[in-house]
Amino acid sequence: MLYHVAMTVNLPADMDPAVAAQIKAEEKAYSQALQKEGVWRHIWRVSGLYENVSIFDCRDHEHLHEVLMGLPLYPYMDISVTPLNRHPSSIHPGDQ
Ligand SMILES: O=C(O)C[C@H]1C=CC(=O)O1
Repeated sequence: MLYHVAMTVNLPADMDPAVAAQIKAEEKAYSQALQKEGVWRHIWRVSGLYENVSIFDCRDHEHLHEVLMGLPLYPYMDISVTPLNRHPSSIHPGDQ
């Protein structure tokens, strides 16, 4: 199942920069491992914002929930999820 996920990161302004750097490094490794597995299909930066738009390919809602709850930046994120169906006009057979 495909999901459109928008994530906005709100790190506290007074967070120790070394702690922030560590969490961001953990987040990058977590994200890249999921991209290699094909679970995190796309990630795009929203221009000018500390926000991304992503497409996840998960088995079901529970799987997506586990993936999102495992994000190292999860405690500092606002996340919105939109489940996606294949569009009948799509010419891309992989869009499912
Ligand atoms: O930078 C972000 O958008 C937040 C997060 C998502 C993946 C990653 O590496 O960081």
